[in-house]
Amino acid sequence: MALLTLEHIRRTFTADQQTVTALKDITFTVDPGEYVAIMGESGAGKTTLLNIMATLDQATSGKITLNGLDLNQLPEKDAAKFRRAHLGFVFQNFNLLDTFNNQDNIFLPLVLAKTSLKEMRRRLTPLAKELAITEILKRYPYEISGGQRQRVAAARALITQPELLLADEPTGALDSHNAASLLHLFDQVNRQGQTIIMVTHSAVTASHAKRTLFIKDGIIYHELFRGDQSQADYLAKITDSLTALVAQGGGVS
Ligand SMILES: Nc1ncnc2c1ncn2[C@@H]1O[C@H](COP(=O)(O)OP(=O)(O)OP(=O)(O)O)[C@@H](O)[C@H]1O
Repeated sequence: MALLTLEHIRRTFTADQQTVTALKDITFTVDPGEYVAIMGESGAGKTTLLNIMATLDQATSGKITLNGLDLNQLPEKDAAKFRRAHLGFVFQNFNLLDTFNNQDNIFLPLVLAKTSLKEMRRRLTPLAKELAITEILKRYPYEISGGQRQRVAAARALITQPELLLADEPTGALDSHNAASLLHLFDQVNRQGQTIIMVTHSAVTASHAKRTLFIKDGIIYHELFRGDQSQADYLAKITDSLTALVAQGGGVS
C-alpha cells in the first residue's frame, strides 16, 4: 500500500481580492522507502505542496492520505500531535531553539511525546555517532557551524523514527562540503528504509533522490526516475528537464 497519496489536490489563496491558484491539480503516490525530490521554478507551488503534506496547511479540494488517514479531515487540535508522531522535518534555516542546548533540541519532539529519558538516550547515541555530533551535544546552536546545525536538525527529525521525512531546501544554507555530508546521511537513512520527500532548487541535491517530480502551472509537469542510472547521468537528465521547464514559460491560471 502507498504511504502517501495525493489525489487532485488544489490550493487557492485569496489576497487583495484576487485568487491565486498555487496548486491546480496534483496527483501522485509515494511508497514506503521512496526518496522523492520536488523541483520547480520559484512560485511553482513547492512550499504550498510541502505544507499540505506536513499538515501545516489544508488543500482547498482533493484528497491526501498518509497510511490511509485523511489529512484534510485531521482536526487542527490533533495536527501537532500527528506531526510529532508520524513526520520529521528538516528546513533550510534549521529551526533550532537557541535557548536549549543541541541535545535538548534533538530531544524536544520526544519530550513532547512523553518518551522516557532512557529511551531518548538509547536512540540518540547511535544517531549522534552517525552524524558526528556527539562532541557538540552539550553546546548551544549558536556555538556551532551551519553544517553542524543542519546535522543537529537532521538528528531531531530522525530521532522520532518518522514514517515520512519532509525536507525543505535541506542543503540551501550549506556549503558544498556540508551539503554533500547531509545528502550522504539522507542516502544512508533511505537505504535503511526511511521515506524522504524533499523540495529543492538544486539539481545536485535532487540527483540523490530516486525520483524527481517537476511542478509547473500547479500540476506535476514531468517526472524522472533514477533507475539504474549513475548519479552523474541522472543529474544530466534533471538539468535538461529544468532547462526545458524554464524554456517553455507559462504561469498558473
Ligand atoms: N499565504 C498565501 N497567500 C497568497 N498567496 C500565496 C500564499 N502562499 C503562497 N502563495 C502563492 O502561491 C504560489 C506558490 O507559492 P509557493 O511558496 O508554494 O511557491 P514555491 O514553488 O515554493 O516558490 P519558491 O521556490 O520561491 O519558494 C505563489 O504564486 C505564491 O505567491
